[in-house]
Amino acid sequence: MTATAARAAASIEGRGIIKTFGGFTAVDGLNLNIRSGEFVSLIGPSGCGKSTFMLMAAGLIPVSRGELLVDGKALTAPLTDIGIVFQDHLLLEFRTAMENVLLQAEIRGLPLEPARERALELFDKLGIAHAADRYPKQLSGGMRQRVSIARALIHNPAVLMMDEPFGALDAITRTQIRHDLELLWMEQAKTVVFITHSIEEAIGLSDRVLVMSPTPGRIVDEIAIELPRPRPAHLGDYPSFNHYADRIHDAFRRFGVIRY
Ligand SMILES: Nc1ncnc2c1ncn2[C@@H]1O[C@H](COP(=O)(O)OP(=O)(O)OP(=O)(O)O)[C@@H](O)[C@H]1O
Repeated sequence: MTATAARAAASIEGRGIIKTFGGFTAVDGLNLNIRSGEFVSLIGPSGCGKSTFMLMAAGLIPVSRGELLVDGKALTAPLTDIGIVFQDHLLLEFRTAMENVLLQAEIRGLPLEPARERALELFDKLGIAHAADRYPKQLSGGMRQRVSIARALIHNPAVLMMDEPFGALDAITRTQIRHDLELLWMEQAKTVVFITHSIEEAIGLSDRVLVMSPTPGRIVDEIAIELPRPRPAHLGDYPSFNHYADRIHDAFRRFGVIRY
């Protein structure tokens, strides 16, 4: 695959997905339909199977039962038209920010000059153009995550999966990086699967929030977020923000995840 051959986005459909590890059921009958170009968050208590779902949807681990379809085709191998960002930046300490991003292009056999140009463009949009030649230890946590995002997008993938990407960042950095990611997504229109524990982050970023039950994970509510974009730093400016947040809290109360 080359960067230019990548599609703009892809749909992801899960039908009755069950995942067991030995005798333990981690995910129990997940049905979902993520539209091409949609930004969808999965929110749920720790251990409910969010990361497990993401790994299955990326084709990195098999489903035990059920079916995953990407653009209507059964997923039988790791998805290559994808970028993934984890909570840990996973940058190589001995490569600069630019070299870390270009590694993805090198591994994929993409021409390096266009990749470097695209990396510079992504760095610029992510506010780290000045840091391209710095090593990870010379970057703040937020900057490292911005480099990880650039690395995930350098090959222009159809799907971006993010597993608690901002979980280790402070609240102020999180608010800004959320906005920068939203602008990038609005411009590039990729399908995004975003895993978070943050109700504010889920509502602030998503077209749709899927709320999961405690283990074994199932989807127990699905909330379409109809707020204009780009969304403000202070989401409470919108009365409907509280309505959405209440709905998520209610779901967690029903399952005893929140008890007050
Ligand atoms: N390879 C594995 N072998 C055995 N159990 C596993 C394995 N991977 C995940 N699990 C279990 O499956 C359940 C779901 O894990 P998962 O990491 O998907 O949850 P999560 O919702 O992403 O949690 P968190 O929010 O804490 O990251 C957990 O109980 C976990 O211990």
